[in-house]
Amino acid sequence: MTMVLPVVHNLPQIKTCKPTPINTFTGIPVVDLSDHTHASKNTIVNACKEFGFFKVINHGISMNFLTKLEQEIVNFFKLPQQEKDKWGSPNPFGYGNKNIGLNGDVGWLEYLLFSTNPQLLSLNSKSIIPGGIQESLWILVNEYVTAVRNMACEVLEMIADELHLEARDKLSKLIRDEKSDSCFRLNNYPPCPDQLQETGNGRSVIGFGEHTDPQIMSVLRSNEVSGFQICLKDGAWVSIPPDPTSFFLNVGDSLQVMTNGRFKSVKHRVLAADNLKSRVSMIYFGGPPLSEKITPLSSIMEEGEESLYKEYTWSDYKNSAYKTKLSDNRLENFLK
Ligand SMILES: C=C1C[C@]23C[C@@]1(O)CC[C@H]2[C@@]12CC[C@H](O)[C@@](C)(C(=O)O1)[C@H]2[C@@H]3C(=O)O
Ligand SMILES: O=C(O)CCC(=O)C(=O)O
Ligand SMILES: [Fe+2]
Repeated sequence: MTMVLPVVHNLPQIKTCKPTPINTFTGIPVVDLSDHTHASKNTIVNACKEFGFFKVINHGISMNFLTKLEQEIVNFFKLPQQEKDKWGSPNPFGYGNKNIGLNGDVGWLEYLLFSTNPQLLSLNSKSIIPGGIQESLWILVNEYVTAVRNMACEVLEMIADELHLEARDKLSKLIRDEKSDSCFRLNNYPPCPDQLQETGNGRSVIGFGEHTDPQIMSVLRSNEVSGFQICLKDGAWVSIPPDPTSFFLNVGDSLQVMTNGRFKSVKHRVLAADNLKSRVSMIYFGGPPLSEKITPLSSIMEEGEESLYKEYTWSDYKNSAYKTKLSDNRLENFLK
């Protein structure tokens, strides 16, 4: 007789040396966005080189608005399964449950993945008309995407100043472009039964497996439930304490290439919630137009310095990236 195991046993797990507390990292650079001094721009650039990751405070997005949006998201994920399934399976946009992408990755989460450009937010053909998903959620998501896109642009302009690029909007214009190929993701990580019953077997269930983000810059916001980790330069995985009042920004593969490897596209992952509450996160991924050539910025190249990467467009990269598994090194195919 074959025994049917609960679905969680089929999910990837990693060794975490539990029950020893997970390595919490308190050294993440913090950028005050109300401060546009040279020092602040320098903090961003150094953070992009050292970690590919930093925290943003004083960003001007009201906590009241964030709480309202989070409540709408929680309400969406509380809908009966058959209601949510109406927006799946993601291809790549729509509602997904445990399956991530199309190449066999799984995690302990459910999510909604949207395509976004400055004009249009869409989930899939069924919901291009606002009202396709609950209208209240739709309206708030649109407002949120506009706000975080502006935040990402502001940061990219501070980077351009600090790197002395020929134009302040050299990077930001790529994600402001009406053809910008950006996306937005709402993730819900319910409490994981195995994590809650953890008896010290030294393993954690994976919520979202390790990966780098393909785009230019990602902006993450979550509730107070932990689980998010980044990989430091020495290969150590560290936990980032959640902060619902702040945003976490990370460098994506495209910005790594545009800086010829100076900025690091940070490897990150999420461990399933070992909490009675779900982790709820939202991530905006700012990407360039499909036809954009992704190549090192000529003004930062030293004399005689050669590109580490082959010439390619964002469309070439995407075609290749969407055939890969989460943990694959997607830039490998484009190394010279
Ligand atoms: C396994 C995959 C999921 C992903 C597409 C891919 O084939 C490889 C990149 C993955 C990723 C990671 C960051 C973002 O969450 C995402 C939306 C993206 O742009 O690249 C996901 C893709 C996805 O979930 O479809
Ligand atoms: O949900 C999170 O906290 C992070 C998820 C993530 O890295 C992603 O969706 O690319
Ligand atoms: Fe990510």
